[in-house]
Amino acid sequence: MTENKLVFVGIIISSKSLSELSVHNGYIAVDYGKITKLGTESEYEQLKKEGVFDSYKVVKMSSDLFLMPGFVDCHTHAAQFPNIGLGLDLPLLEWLNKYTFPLENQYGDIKYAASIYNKVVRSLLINGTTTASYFASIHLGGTLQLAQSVINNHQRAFVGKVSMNIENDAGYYNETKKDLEETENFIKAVLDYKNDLVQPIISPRFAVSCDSALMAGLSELSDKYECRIQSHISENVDEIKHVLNTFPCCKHYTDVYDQCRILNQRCIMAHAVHLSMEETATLANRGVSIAHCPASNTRLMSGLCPVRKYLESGVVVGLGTDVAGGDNATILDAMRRTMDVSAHLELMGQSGSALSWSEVFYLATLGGAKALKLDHKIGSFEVGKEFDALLINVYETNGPIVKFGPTYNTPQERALHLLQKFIYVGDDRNIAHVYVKGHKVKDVLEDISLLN
Ligand SMILES: O=c1[nH]c(=O)c2nc[nH]c2[nH]1
Ligand SMILES: [Zn+2]
Repeated sequence: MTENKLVFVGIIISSKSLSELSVHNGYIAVDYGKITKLGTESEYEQLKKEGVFDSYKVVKMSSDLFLMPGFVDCHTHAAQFPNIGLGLDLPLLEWLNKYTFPLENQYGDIKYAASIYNKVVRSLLINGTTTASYFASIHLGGTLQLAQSVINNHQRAFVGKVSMNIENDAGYYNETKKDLEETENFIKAVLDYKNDLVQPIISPRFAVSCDSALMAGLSELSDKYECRIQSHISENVDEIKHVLNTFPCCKHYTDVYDQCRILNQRCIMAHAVHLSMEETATLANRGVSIAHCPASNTRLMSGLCPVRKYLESGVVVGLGTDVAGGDNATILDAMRRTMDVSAHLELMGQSGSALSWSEVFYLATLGGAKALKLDHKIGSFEVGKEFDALLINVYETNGPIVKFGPTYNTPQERALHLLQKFIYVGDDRNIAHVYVKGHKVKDVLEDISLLN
C-alpha cells in the first residue's frame, strides 16, 4: 500500500458546468496524483474482488463525509495579510496609499517576506484553497520567497511580482527599466524551479500605478514567456475617473489595457464592478476572465458586481478573496458573499441576478479553474485530471454544523444536504483532508473509518 495510489469510496461531488452538478455515490482512484478511474460503488466492489485495488490505500468515507474539488482563489494579495481586518474605513485609492503601499514596501526584507508568506500559504491550504493566484510586492527577492513557500507547502499557484512605476507618497514603485528587468528575472527564476505546480504571473498593479510604457513592456514579456497576466479593472468610481483623466485618448478603462495589449486569453482581471456593455464585450472577445471579489467590493464600498450579466455575456468568472481589501481569506466566505451581493442586486430590481449555492460552488471550483485556464488539469473530477480535493466531514464534532438527524429520503438528497450545509455553515474544521496533486497537505482525520 502506498499513498501514491488512493481510492476513495463514498459521496463524490463536483461541478460539470454552472448549471450542472455531478453527485455520485461511488469511487475515485488516484495514481501518482492523477485521477485514473471513476465509477459506481458496485463497479468498485467488482474491481476490488478482482484485486485491482490491492496496492491502493482505500479511504472509505462514512455517510457524513464527501469528497469535492479543491477551492480556487483567483485573486489575493499575499503581502497584505498582516493588514487583514484593518483600515477598511477608506475608499480604494486612499486605502492603498495609507495602509497598503507602506505595508507592501516592507517586503524588500527577505526574512520578513519568508515568515509572512509561509503563514499565508499554510492558512490558505488549511482552508481548502488548493490553487491561488497571488500578488506579492514589487520586490524580486521577496516575491521569490512566496514562490518558495508555495513549493515547500505543495500548493498550486500563480505567483506575481507586482509592477508599478508611478510615484506615490509611500515611495513604493520602481523605475520602468528596473521593473521590466526584475520581472523578467523573476519569470526566469520561477521557470527554473521546474515545479509544475507553481508558475509566474505578470502583475501590473493597475492603470493608476503603471504607465503605458511599463504595461506594453509587460505585455511583451507575457508573449515572450507565454505567461499569465493579472491586474485590477474598474473597481471604484474615483479610480475610473483617475484612469480616464490619465489616458485621455482611451474610450474607457478597458481600452487603456487593450491599447497596451494586456488583454488576451492568458489575462485575468479582478473586480470589474462598473464595466459598460462595450467593455464587457471586449473582455469576452479577448478571452479575458474576471476574478469576482465580493468581500473587498463591499468593505471598500466599491460597488455590487453584476456577475450574472458577465456570465451571460460569455465572460468566464472565478472567485477571489482579495485580502486585505477583503476581510476574509477563505473561498467559503467568498461563495457566501457572492450569493449575498447577487441577491442584493436582484432585490434592487436586477431580475435574474441572484446566484444559487450550486452556482457559487461551480465558481469556486471549475469556474475558477477555467478563469485561470487550468480546467484541463483541475476544478472537477474527471479521469486524466490531477487530484486536487477536499474531504469534507460535515458533522465534525468541534465544527459549526450540528447534526439534527436525517432530513433526506434518498442518497442523492443526502449528498445535496451535506453539500449545502457545508457551503452555508461550514468552516475549516469541516475540511478534514486537503490534497494537491494527490499529495495530502492537511490531515486532521487520520482514520476516516472511525466515523462509521
Ligand atoms: O482591492 C484592491 N487591492 C489592491 O491591492 C489594489 N491595487 C490596485 N487596485 C486594488 N484593489
Ligand atoms: Zn486585488
